[in-house]
Order: sequence, then structure tokens, then C-alpha cells
Amino acid sequence: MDKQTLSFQAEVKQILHLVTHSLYSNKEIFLRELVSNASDACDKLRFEALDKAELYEDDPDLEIRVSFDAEKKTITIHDNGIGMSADEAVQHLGTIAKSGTREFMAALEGEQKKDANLIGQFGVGFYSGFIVADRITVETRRAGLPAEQGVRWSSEGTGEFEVETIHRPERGTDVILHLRDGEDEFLAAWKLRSIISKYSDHISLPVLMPKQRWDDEKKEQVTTDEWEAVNKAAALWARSKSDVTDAEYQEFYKQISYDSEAPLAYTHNRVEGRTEYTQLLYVPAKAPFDLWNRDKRGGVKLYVKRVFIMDDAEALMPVYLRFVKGVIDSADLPLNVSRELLQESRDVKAIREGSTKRVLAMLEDVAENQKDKYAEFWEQFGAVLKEGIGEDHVNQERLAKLLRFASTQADSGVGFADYVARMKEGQEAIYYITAETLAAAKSSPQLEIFRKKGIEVLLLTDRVDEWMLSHLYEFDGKPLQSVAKGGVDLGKLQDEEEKKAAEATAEALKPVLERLKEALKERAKDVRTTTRLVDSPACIVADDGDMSAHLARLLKQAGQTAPKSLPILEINAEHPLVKRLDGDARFDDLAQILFDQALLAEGGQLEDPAAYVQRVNRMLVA
Ligand SMILES: Nc1ncnc2c1ncn2[C@@H]1O[C@H](COP(=O)(O)OP(=O)(O)OP(=O)(O)O)[C@@H](O)[C@H]1O
Repeated sequence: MDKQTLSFQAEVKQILHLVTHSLYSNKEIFLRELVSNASDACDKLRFEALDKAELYEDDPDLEIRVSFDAEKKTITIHDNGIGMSADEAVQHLGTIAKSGTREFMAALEGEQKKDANLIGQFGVGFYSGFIVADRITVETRRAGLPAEQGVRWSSEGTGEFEVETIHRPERGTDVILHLRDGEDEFLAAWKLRSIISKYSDHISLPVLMPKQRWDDEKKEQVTTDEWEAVNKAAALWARSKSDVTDAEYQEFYKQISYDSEAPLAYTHNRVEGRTEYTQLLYVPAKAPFDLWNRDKRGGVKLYVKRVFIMDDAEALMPVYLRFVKGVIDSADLPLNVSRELLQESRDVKAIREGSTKRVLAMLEDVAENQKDKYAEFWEQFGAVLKEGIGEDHVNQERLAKLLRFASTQADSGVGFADYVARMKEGQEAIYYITAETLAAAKSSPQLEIFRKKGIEVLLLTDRVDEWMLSHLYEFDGKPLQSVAKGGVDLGKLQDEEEKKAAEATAEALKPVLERLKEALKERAKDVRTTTRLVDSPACIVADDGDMSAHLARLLKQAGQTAPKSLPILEINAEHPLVKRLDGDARFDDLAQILFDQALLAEGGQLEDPAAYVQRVNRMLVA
């Protein structure tokens, strides 16, 4: 192929711009990214060669070499991994196929564009070379192709790149960075070595650099022809726990997660028994931008006996733990394991169960011993963990203990156990209310009687709450009960006298109730008196078996049809507005206003707001 000039895909141009402008303050990461690509390329070769040994040609020792030329001002990262064909070079270095890129670009819209933290959440990869280089040349040949099918790719990192065919006897890739003016600090062996050991110690392949020797005549270090490894070259997770420092664990996390912050917690274990595997699992401190994408690739990489197999093995973790990052290295799975096989494998099932338990234990430990940290975790990932209540019945009880809520007593951090410990004598149920916002929940009329009696109510405002509650009925033998559903029966908390008085008022109000039922028959299933209200005239509740109004709204927003069921209007017989109803000439208007206001107070929307306004205005001018 003769030399061709091609244009970068639009997204690549955007990424190039972002990377070179926003990551300048942390420019040394280019070496981490390129060494990591070289290591991936070797992993890929090892994997493909499992059933095609000839791909090794006669060069079976995989390695990465980093060198520099002070005169030409270049740094070269060499690997003898899989390499690229011409098509692959154009494809991989000119476009971005990676899933999540579009979302990432969308997340960077507007003001956030300069947020280097956000960029850090995304592998910047190859293009980070342009932070320090004003030209990158890549010379490569794919394993298995003849020497005549080598490729040279070259670009200044602006709009275009060039590709041409070259003769290249050795397989694998050389990435040659032509440094920008002013980047000479990277043309020093000690500098490159220190960056490699900082970022790449855990890489399981040797990263070699030319050996240095002290020259007595020149009185300086000179470079020899020999190469030596500058990293530890042992997979971090395969080392014994006592040999790995906290700093190393943290650094490894940053590399696999692209998170610039330290993880919240991690766990590293070798599991023996029927299935043998090593797990190194991290819980991040901050949620990634695509946490809500339930289809996104998992964050756990699968290795089999140190050989990298895949980095998006969903089968290793339940979906509700999709924020967990790390490595699982199995001793039992076959090296050629496929995705389909993973789904069915009993070993994988055992690994998933074991790893889930480990993560839960890690979270329990943080919840118990580092409450502030757990509060941060909850803020970031709580709503995702709640999915587990419905998805993981085996661990439901453990998960329920990890849940935290707002309540009428605290704006956050209330666990079921805290609630149960504070329950009033004679209180039999755990009370909760669901609403769209904390403010709406707090000012809900349904809470009035609970406030008056000093009974705590959990305030649930996450979208997932209603769904979660459809899978969780009790905690510690105490049923969960919505204060917006069915009649309030405070059981032993209500004294006999109160009950009798309420019954008497209900009796006296019977004729009014009948008229209200008639006036509202299109809108309410029933109208009854209640003891749950103190300050408000009326409220709306769902019948026992019906869906709460909040859930019905959520379903509607999600484009689903909620079964249509009319609510119940409950009225406060002691309220002046209710007392005024009997004998009032504007009974019908008042009835409709009572209903509309109850609907509004509960967070609902009026079907005919204009009619409501007219009715209220008629009252105001009367
Ligand atoms: N040294 C290399 N040898 C072979 N292929 C490479 C090499 N470097 C890059 N590539 C190819 O170019 C692609 C793009 O690299 P880039 O670093 O931009 O993204 P990535 O490695 O896929 O993602 P990330 O860096 O986020 O892990 C790689 O997926 C790989 O196919």
C-alpha cells in the first residue's frame, strides 16, 4: 500500500483535543497508557496462540522495551505482542469503537469539558502520547502476517494521519514519540524508570530498559547494549498479601479503574477448595459517569492462571455490584473459556457467589467501623445496592442491613436496625412513605399522626425504592408498612378512647361522607374519615392491594401503563374545612377542591388545573 492520508473520526479529534489540553498537569501518564497497551497486545498474542502456537514465530518470550534517543528527542515503546494489520491500524488508531465513548463524550458536554477527573474515568489510551509528542509514529506487524505486510502509521495528532506498508521482519509494535519542545525531562533514564515503577510494577511482563553503567572516564552514566527489567513483573494479585503495600494496591486500582481517587475499600484473597481462585476486588469511592447503565461492561477482569481472558466478564459479579472493580484469577477454568461457557460454568457460579459474599463483608465492615466512609459510599452507590434486594434473594437479609434511609428523625443514614432500636413500645411495624423528593415526603399529610405520636417514619425517595419494596416485606420479623396505603392501624399505639371518639365522629359524619362519595364518584373509590391527619383536611391513600400513586407515576414516566385504580379520599373530621361542608351551598365545589388539594399535597398532578383554579377563585370572591 502506498502512503495514504486519512482523516480521524470526529470523536477522535474531540478526544485528542481534550486529552492534550486537560491532562497536561499529569502528563507522565502517557507512559502508563502506552506500556499498558503493549502489555494488552502481549496478552492478546498469548491468548490467540493458545490454539495457534505458530503465532509465536521463533520469539516466544513476550516483553516490552522502553528506550529513548536524546539527540533525536524520541521515546520508543516496543512490544512483541499481537501487532496490527494495516486495516487494524486504521481502525484502532483512527476511530473509537469502544463502547461507552459516546456516553463519555456526552458527559463532557459544556462546562464539564475541562474536568480532568471525569477524563480520568475513561481510558485515554493511545492518544495520551500526544500530551508530550507532536508526532507519533507507529511501526507494527501483526503476528502471523509476512514481513512485507508491516505498517507505518504516523500523525501529528491534529486532523489527519498517514499509513503506508513497510517491510518489518519482527512482529509486534514500536510506538515512537517525537517529543514536543520543552519535554526533554523525559529523555532521562532515571525519569522513565521511576514512572514505570510507579505505574507499571504490577504488569506481569518484564518492562525492559537499557542497562546503565558508570563510565569512569566520562564521569557519567552511559547506556549499554544490555537490557534489564525495571518493573517487578509479577501480577500483583498473584503475590502474597504480606508482600504488597497499601500504596501498591492503590496504584493498581487506579490503573484498572481509571479513577483518580483512592478506592473506598479492597479485599484480596486466595480461595481454596472445590474451586480455586484469587480475587482482588475494590469498591470505588466515587460513582463512574455511567453507573446507571445496567448493560455496561463489568469492572472485573478475568484471568486464568495469570493469562488474561477478558475484561468484561459480567458473569463474575451480580449486576447490582457492577461498580466493583478488580481481578479474578481462576485456577480451574479452561484457558479457551468462552462467554457462553462462563454463563453456564459451575466454577463461575461458585466464584460469583464467593465474590459477592466478600464484597458484602467488605461493605459490612465499612458500615460498622467507618460510618462516615459508609455514608459517602451510600451517597454514591446506595441506589444501585438496593437493586440487590430484588435480584439476590440469598443475600437479601445481609443487603437489608446495609440499606440506609432518610427518616422523620434524620435526613440520612438511618438503617433498619437503628429504626427498630428506636421503635416505640407497642409499635409493631416499620413505617415508611415513598415520594419524589425529600421535601415532598416530609410535608406529606399522611405523616401527621406519626409526628404527633413521635413515631419514626422512613422517607424513601429513590426511584428504585418502590421496586425494592415489592421484594422486601419485613426486617427482623417486623413488617414494612406504607403510611400511604390502606387504613392506619396504629394497633397498640392508639388508645381505646381515641378509637372510640373517632368512631363516634365517623358516625356523625356519615351523611356528609355519603354526599362526598356521590360528588367524587368518578375520582375516588371511597371516602372515609381518618385519624392519620392532624393539620390537613384530607389526604389520598391507595387501597391495600393497589399500587401507590407514586409508583403509578413512576411507571407512567417510564412509558408503561399502570393499572388504573381509584384512590381513597380520607378526611379529617376535626378540620374546620370539613366541618363547614355540612349544609354549605357550595358543597360540590368544596368537595372537588378537597380532593384536588389532597392530590397536590401528595405530589400528584391535577387532570384539569384550570377547573381547580376557577373553583378556588369562586371561593375567594364569595
Ligand atoms: N501496542 C499495541 N499493539 C497492538 N495493538 C495496539 C497497541 N496499542 C494500541 N493498539 C490497538 O489500538 C486500540 C486503541 O488503543 P487505546 O489505548 O486508544 O484504547 P484501548 O486500549 O482499547 O482502551 P484503554 O486504553 O481505555 O484500555 C487498542 O484497543 C488496540 O487494538
